[in-house]
Amino acid sequence: DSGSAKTTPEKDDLEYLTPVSIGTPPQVLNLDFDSGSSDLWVFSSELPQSSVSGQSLYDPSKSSTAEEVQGATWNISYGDQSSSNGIVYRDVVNVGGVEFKSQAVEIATTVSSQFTRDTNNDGLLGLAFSSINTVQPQQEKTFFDNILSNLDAPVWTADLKYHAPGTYDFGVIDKSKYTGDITYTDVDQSDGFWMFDVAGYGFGNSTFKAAPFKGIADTGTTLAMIPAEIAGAYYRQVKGAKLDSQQGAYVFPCDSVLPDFIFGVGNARYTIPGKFINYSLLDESDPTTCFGGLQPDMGIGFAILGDILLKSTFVVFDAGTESTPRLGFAKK
Ligand SMILES: CC[C@H](C)[C@H](NC(=O)[C@H](C)NC(=O)[C@@H](CCSC)NC[C@@H](N)Cc1ccccc1)C(=O)O
Repeated sequence: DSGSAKTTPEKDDLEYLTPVSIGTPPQVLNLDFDSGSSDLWVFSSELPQSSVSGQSLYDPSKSSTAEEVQGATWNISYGDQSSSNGIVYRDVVNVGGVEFKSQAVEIATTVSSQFTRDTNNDGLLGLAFSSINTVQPQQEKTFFDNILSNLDAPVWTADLKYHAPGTYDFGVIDKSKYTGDITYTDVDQSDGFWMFDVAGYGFGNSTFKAAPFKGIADTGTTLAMIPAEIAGAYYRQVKGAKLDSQQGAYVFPCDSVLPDFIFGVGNARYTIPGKFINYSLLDESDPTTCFGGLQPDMGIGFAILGDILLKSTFVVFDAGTESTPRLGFAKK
């Protein structure tokens, strides 16, 4: 079994949304595939109308294959202080042609305001490790874990693009989507994330520094949150850049030329083009001040390598067979 689903960026590549069919007859919702969490949850008919602003809703009562998981609940919080919770159904879920007949579909009865405001995002499809799924009393598996034994290869891949649609593939590594070799690196799944060692970094006219740091590959995070001293050194190369204390983030004049950022995986080196790092306006009302795609991590002990970094490469999330899970990176 293998499949491919097109994923489309919201404005400024804030998130990438992918159509997912749930139930019988299929109800199609656009979900944020998130390798930084492990719950598949959706906006639902059980939400108060005040929490919904244009999102598509999954209604289990309209699906002949939906079955409630009696007594099961879920409750998740995210790094940006957003959250959601609710109850659990099992139903048929189809992503890009790959189907699992009894996937736990966590329906929201409460969502925080960030999700209500995110009008095109109908929910999340978690692709981190099932060990951090929040369903109680009986933890549920991610879609990837459920389909793994049926896949031609134990992998899913992310080909995210700058201001353009890309694809998430399951069970296949599509050679047409990358160039050169894939460099693999071991994953430490003990926190439930796709955590790996970044071998080092470089930018502008400074040479590559082999100063390794840990990070998680997080398709559900927009920016790349890197160690504060590295972010500081990078923005010192940008005339007029400053740390906006209110935002806790680096901003700079929109006409700044931003250096490319090089990161290492093993012996390989990958480039995030400076134009990706000139992320967006800080505020629609001020066309002169822009917001950086590289920002300091919140000192949680590891970097969060989100879409700004991931979209510059082709990424293989490999569950491994007998070996440990690993991440593969390739140029494209
Ligand atoms: C505050 C909560 C902390 C961060 C922690 N939660 C997590 O780590 C959760 C699973 N993952 C996340 O909060 C982050 C990774 C943070 S590293 C600790 N990834 C998922 C996030 N991008 C999903 C998202 C997508 C769109 C809008 C908002 C949020 C916990 O439950 O303890």
